Amino acid sequence: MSVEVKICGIRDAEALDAAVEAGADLIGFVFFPPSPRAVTPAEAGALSARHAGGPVRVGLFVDPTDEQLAATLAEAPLGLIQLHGEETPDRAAAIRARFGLPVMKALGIGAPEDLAAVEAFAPVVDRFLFDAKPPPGGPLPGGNAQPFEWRLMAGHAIPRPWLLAGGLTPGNVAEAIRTAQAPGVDVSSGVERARGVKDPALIRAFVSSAKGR
Ligand SMILES: O=C(O)c1ccccc1NCC(=O)[C@H](O)[C@H](O)COP(=O)(O)O
Repeated sequence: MSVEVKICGIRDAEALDAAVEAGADLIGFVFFPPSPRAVTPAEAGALSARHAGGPVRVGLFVDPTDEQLAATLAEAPLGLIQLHGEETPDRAAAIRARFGLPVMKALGIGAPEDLAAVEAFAPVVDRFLFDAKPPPGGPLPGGNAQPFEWRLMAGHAIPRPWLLAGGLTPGNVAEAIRTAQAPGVDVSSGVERARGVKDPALIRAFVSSAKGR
């Protein structure tokens, strides 16, 4: 089966078009204002309208309130909510129930024991995203171009579809997929020409390498 690819932090039409045309399966919009990749709900809604019925639109949130989620969904149709903060299993379950959308929980992995959280979240989320832990005191909980030890994922039976993230690039993604035995991948920094600025050529190269084309 083809590896799923998510291109995260899309902010402009050129990058979105490149991702869709290259065959990305999921597109991420960052709704976290401190991020250089942040978009407003209206901007995400306008971008989304370019490719009706295209890839799954993922809204990335960090410890969102119900008010933020409701206001975002009013302007930007989303197919999946990504939770990239300190959300608990109870909070993930409440968001899933209240907004009626599938939820993907991001977990930072730095050691084998970090995978223990999967058990608590699995009953209440639809997907996982495994990322590097953010640098201590850094401004962003994700999107830091930091890889983690891919071999920590190998051989684990994760009971939900999952994406590998953290420091992936067109040059390393094929090896990362093999080493982690990942069914899907997610990228942000590795397809940027400058922080927060996506590069269509890198997006095409990434999707192509990930999907083994
Ligand atoms: O990308 C951001 O700016 C961001 C901000 C706050 C929370 C999460 C964020 N990104 C999460 C993602 O899904 C990234 O694609 C993932 O962390 C991988 O990023 P990178 O290592 O830059 O490819």
